[in-house]
Amino acid sequence: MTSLVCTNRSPIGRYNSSCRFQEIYSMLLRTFRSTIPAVKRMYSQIAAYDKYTTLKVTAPSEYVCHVELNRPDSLNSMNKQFFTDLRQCFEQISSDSSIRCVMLSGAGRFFTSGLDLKDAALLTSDQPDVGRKGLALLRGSITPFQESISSLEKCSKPVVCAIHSGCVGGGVDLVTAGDIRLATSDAYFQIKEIDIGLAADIGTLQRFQKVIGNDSIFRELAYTCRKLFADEAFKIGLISSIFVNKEEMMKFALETCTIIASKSPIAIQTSKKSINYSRDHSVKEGLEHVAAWNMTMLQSEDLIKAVMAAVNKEKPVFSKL
Ligand SMILES: CCC/C=C/C=C/C(=O)SCCNC(=O)CCNC(=O)[C@H](O)C(C)(C)COP(=O)(O)OP(=O)(O)OC[C@H]1O[C@@H](n2cnc3c(N)ncnc32)[C@H](O)[C@@H]1OP(=O)(O)O
Repeated sequence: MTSLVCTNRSPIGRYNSSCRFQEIYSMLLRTFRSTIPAVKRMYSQIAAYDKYTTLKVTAPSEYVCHVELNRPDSLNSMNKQFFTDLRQCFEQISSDSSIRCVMLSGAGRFFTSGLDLKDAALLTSDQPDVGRKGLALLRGSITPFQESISSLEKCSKPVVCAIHSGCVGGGVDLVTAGDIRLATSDAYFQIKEIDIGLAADIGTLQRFQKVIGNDSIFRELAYTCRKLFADEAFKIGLISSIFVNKEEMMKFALETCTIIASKSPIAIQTSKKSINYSRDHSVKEGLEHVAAWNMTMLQSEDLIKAVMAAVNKEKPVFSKL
């Protein structure tokens, strides 16, 4: 049996190579043993997200989850399954205590080409009567698709959208329901619904104008369906940063998510709730809302930990939420 105790020192006091090997081996073993529970934890939890066939969900760092739109062959177009997956996935993330921030991106050469124009099940109904047809559409597509997109906004964790190449139609609905938008310099956004003969009905017409705060540009983009390129998207406030390529953008997105994930989950989640509420209410109502929340949240251990860490110039560690 090989002894792990090294006794064969050379005459000049240095370990010989087999001894060095044993030391390195033991060190690696120790590191591996201490890391493996964290890694196992991270990946076993993410395995619960394997069921989503149109999304790929991974854990790039502690408390950060990466959701990738994953139908690259059709440029991540949105079929019925996608809308179901998206909603269930974000509802799961919202109550998953191992996740504090979400990074959203698209696999392949395009972020998303919007509604799947080849999915016949999307906007059709076999009902003969117009009233029944209408209600079937409402119940089977419009309402569930609205709820699917809104699941990003309702998700208790911030969602950082990293957009490359093109973001068309339903893609604009999707990213305007997120918290932060980043884009590559070649990216464009297109409110394309009118071009396919419909009024956008799953979020763009409600959120876009609130994001950019410029009603005239918003209406121009919606009525003309013209492409809005990254530089202009930055100028009008749709995105907060532009990157030379996807790799750089993903690096920044992960850094941003990691910073968010290191902060008090109580403070982050209450802030998201308050920001969303305040967007749709008066200042007075917003203040009342956050006051009601903070009556409880100010009593959290997170506040004491964060204050103590700031005073002692240490990094606070917050328990799961
Ligand atoms: C209640 C409903 C609420 C939702 C409403 C949402 C509405 C919308 O999203 S409106 C916008 C709909 N989308 C479009 O109009 C875009 C259609 N696609 C394109 O114009 C082009 O594909 C695009 C400019 C995005 C990219 O062109 P490119 O030449 O670079 O690629 P393609 O060869 O066209 O595409 C590659 C393969 O992907 C398929 N594909 C692309 N987009 C869609 C789509 N939206 N739906 C289904 N399939 C799509 C395309 O057919 C190619 O497939 P294949 O020929 O099999 O290789």
